[in-house]
Amino acid sequence: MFVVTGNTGTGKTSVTKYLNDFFEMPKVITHTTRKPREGEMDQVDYYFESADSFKQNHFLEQVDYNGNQYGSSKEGLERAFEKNPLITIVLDTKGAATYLEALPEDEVVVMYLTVSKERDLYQRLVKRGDDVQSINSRLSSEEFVRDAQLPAALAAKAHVVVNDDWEETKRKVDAIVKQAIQPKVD
Ligand SMILES: Nc1ncnc2c1ncn2[C@@H]1O[C@H](COP(=O)(O)OP(=O)(O)OP(=O)(O)O)[C@@H](O)[C@H]1O
Ligand SMILES: Nc1nc2c(ncn2[C@@H]2O[C@H](COP(=O)(O)O)[C@@H](O)[C@H]2O)c(=O)[nH]1
Repeated sequence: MFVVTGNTGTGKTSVTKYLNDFFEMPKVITHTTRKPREGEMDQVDYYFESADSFKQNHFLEQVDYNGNQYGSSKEGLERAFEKNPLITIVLDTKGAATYLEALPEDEVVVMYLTVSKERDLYQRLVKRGDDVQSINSRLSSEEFVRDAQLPAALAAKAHVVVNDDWEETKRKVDAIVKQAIQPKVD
């Protein structure tokens, strides 16, 4: 499982789409009570839930992020694994730490995305079409402050990918995937 984590706007969803397009890794569709952004589709980007329907799922982990609930369900994981033994999931750093702790060491690869200039994130979120109010709320949230640093729980295992230049990021991701999937020689 390729876990893609990092702060808001650092490019986690973009990297996951790349993993899907070029390595045919299905994304685990997670659940959220957040409202869809323009262009996001139910059951593709997320399972968009009400507060009540969210509770009906069988979660492996769940978090609050900037006032909304998010969670990865057993069913969501199974649907991804039905398509391919190599899968990807986008998580905040708290969720990434949970997966790293729960899964055998050789079954999980963590990529922690970051950018050199934190101020670039604002423009990236504007470019994505987020409204200014939601951007400001996100960038002043406690989750933003938390995810701006590689947490100690991930430090020993995570591949840090500085996503300043998209072409360079793709090369780094290619190298990480190839290293992870190459057969081990005893
Ligand atoms: N290297 C890059 N250079 C410039 N823009 C980028 C780069 N990588 C991604 N972006 C753009 O930045 C925006 C945010 O990217 P993305 O949605 O992948 O981030 P994210 O980490 O998934 O964010 P969130 O946690 O808020 O969902 C998108 O508009 C995306 O196209
Ligand atoms: N721990 C989990 N984190 C999740 C899950 N699904 C998404 N996320 C993370 O939440 C934030 C906000 O996402 P956004 O789509 O509103 O920008 C981001 O860090 C995601 O990676 C989940 O199931 N568990």
